[in-house]
Amino acid sequence: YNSLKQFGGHWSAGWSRLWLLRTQGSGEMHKRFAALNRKHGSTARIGPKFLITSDPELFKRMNAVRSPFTRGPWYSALKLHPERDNITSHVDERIHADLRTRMAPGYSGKENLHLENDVDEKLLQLFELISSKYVARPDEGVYRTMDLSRVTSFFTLDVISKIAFGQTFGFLDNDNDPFGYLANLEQFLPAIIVFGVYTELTNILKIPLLKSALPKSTDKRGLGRVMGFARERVQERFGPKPLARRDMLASFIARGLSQAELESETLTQITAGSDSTASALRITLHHLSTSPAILDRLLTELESAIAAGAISRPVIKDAEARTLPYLQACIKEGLRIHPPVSGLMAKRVPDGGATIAVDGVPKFAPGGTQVGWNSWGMMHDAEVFGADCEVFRPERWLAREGAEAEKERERVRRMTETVGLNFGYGRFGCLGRGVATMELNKGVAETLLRFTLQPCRLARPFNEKVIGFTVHTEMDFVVTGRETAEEKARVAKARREMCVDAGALPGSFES
Ligand code: HEM
Repeated sequence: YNSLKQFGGHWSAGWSRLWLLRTQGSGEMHKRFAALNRKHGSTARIGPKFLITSDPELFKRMNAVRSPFTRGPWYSALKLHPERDNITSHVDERIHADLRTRMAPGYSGKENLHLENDVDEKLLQLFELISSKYVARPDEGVYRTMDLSRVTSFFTLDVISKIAFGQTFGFLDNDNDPFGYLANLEQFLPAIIVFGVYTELTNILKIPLLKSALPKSTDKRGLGRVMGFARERVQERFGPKPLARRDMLASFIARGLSQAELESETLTQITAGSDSTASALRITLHHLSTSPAILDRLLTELESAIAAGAISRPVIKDAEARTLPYLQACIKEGLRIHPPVSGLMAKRVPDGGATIAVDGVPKFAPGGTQVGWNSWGMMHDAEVFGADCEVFRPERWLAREGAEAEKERERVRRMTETVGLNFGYGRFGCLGRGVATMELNKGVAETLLRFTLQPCRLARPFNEKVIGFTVHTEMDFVVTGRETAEEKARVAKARREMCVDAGALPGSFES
């Protein structure tokens, strides 16, 4: 209790981890942690020997390349494989750094010649699925709705399997979860939360009976089936007639990852790379399609670029998307308004302790204290993002010219650096950041150019559970094919010609 009593926090957090467990299991940990840091300062206590921070400077300090802070025991909960650790779960700094050096080139895109084409191919397949199965045509009596949370997950899952080992899982082919993966992941995330809080429990997984309950590659469904799929793809690259393809897997093999390491890493790649990106994509699409003025401005930018020949068709190039200021503003705002990753990613204070400034007041945290990350609080900090930080407003990312231009650029630079922390930082930063931004650049622009999305229930547009990642369900939209300028003129003319007088609302003064 005494070791962290100089930090504010929940009254029970000095003695017990129950509040932390309940908060993380509540489905709204993001809001509760944000409220805690708002009330008790930028770094506050969430459990015995456990703090949480929404301070970008402390976050960068802990993750920086030469920082004495290391990964805390929290990370061992991210071991998904029954036997092997993976890049996200290794607590040993040297093993992690070595793996990272060997895996980074595979993620960089330079060694994966098919990457951008693969993303385009899967995006076009997604659009084909939407057009053939989900576009509503009420005037022809075709009423349909589409669960955006499902199709965005199918898209990112197929992208990651395609770019990782050249073969898709087939989520988009089936318009379904062929392995029961998503349902199983939703069951598995709470377990990660429990093991992250009570890290000593990870030892009980060594007991054979419990070990056998963990996902394994021989399972017919769920995470285990995905493991099995990954295992088969890895096996194809070894043996007498190995399959040759220049992709991520080939890059990892070229850097000496063993068959066993690859099996564990490919599973991690799938879990780390699919849900986070899918959640960012659907949340951004949701906010854009429910903000008419913002959508109009974005579509004007995109259509002017098409007219000027600055955007490739049928799918915008990643490099082209990066030059469109309003598209970039919308994507950054989407990542900010709803951070895709809310896991604590707790770092350990070095032996000997560290002084942490809490809103300018220095406080001492003893060695061994874990410091978790409050991504929501960090992305909703009024001091960094402005007084209206709870509002979706991409304009905040556009620096104003004029007398204050220098100050403006500095404001936007600071916000851009902070929103980038969504991907972690320094020696623990996300390796898939380039892949994720490519999917977002293309996915946001091209979806909105082709379709109009209208949420079915504005009062409760979707259900959400924030449990490290975000599980969205019932994100139902009415999708209609978007009209081109010519079609719009044709429809307007047809409407004028129809001239149907349905009469005024009965009961008015006139009647
Ligand atoms: C919007 C999408 C994404 C977000 C917000 C995101 C965020 C993160 C965060 C916060 C971390 C952990 C940082 C830490 O431990 O402190 C991380 C790690 C990682 N991410 Fe992502 N990620 C995204 C997409 C992806 C994709 C698409 C892939 C794969 C293609 C990927 C692969 C990884 C890997 C391999 C790590 C582990 C890096 C390491 O331990 O050194 N991520 N990501």
